[in-house]
Amino acid sequence: MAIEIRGVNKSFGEAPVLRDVSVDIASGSLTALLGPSGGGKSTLLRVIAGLETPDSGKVLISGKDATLTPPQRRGVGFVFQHYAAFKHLTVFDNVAFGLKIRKRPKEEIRRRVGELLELVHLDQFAKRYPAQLSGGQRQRMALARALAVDPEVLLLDEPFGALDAQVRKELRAWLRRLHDEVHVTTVFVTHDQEEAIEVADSIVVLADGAVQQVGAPGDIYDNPASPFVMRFLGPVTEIDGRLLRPHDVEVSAEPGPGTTPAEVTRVVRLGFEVRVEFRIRGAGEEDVSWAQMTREAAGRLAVEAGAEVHVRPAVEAATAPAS
Ligand SMILES: Nc1ncnc2c1ncn2[C@@H]1O[C@H](COP(=O)(O)OP(=O)(O)OP(=O)(O)O)[C@@H](O)[C@H]1O
Repeated sequence: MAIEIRGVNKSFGEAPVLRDVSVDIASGSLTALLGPSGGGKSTLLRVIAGLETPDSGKVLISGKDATLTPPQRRGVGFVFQHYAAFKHLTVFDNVAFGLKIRKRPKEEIRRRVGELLELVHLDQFAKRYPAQLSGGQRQRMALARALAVDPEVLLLDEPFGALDAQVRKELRAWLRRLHDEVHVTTVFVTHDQEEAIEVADSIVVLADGAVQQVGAPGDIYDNPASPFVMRFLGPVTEIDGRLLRPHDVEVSAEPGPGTTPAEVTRVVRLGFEVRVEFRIRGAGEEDVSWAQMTREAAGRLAVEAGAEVHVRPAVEAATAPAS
């Protein structure tokens, strides 16, 4: 189910929270709404769900104007960061809930819930109660419950936000695999750029209530539309007033075309990665830039703190003005 958001504006009181937001979400895609806290991500997701009505603009679902359609008639499944499970119902009955209120036949419910629990790897836990599950298992149950009624669109608001880093990582990979199996159009909110890059087909960067850039993860990372997007998507450093990715900084012992002399201030070895920190000649004490390189490249360069080096952006490097 494709989703089109057309010129949506939304304010709470005087404060504009969404400003002329237009986004196309392709049918069957896995899209991340990425941006800093307060940027309007949850509000946009709630507008898609029908839990908020825009002040102006439209939401089209599958080409039809759904702006005023109530949430229960939009065919959306919703999962929140803190999923409110029914504590007194088993995992099976939690997942079956939506089917039961739709009065589906018992046999169909048994089969469908069985399939879903298998899909989210909870088939062993059907008889447990939510309190007997880990946080990650509870979120998987929430996803199974949202999928039970065959939504055409799945909306996830920081679904793994409350979990610890290791479990988050596992669930990311799992969400990607699940999506590859089920192909339901999915939109998830995250403020974590690594999560968006790793999981999504398409990223919508939202800040200050406005769309900053839309594209495939690699595209946005390599061709950021603004210094803001560049900084938000990954590490940046500065050479001669330009921002660039630290892995796009070339460091050599000898001067060459377009190089700038610099002094190495520190070399940090982080296993496979080595960070070479340097100060451009003539720059202030605090103005330290850095290059990221492999252990092999650092070995060939063989420099330590105090050495003079010559730096320049790699030929293919994406750069943006620093201010
Ligand atoms: N119901 C509401 N009433 C008043 N203000 C609201 C309401 N919902 C959201 N806001 C405000 O709208 C702005 C955007 O909120 P929103 O939750 O959409 O941002 P977000 O990007 O999802 O942020 P976060 O990552 O912190 O959840 C915030 O300043 C928030 O305080």
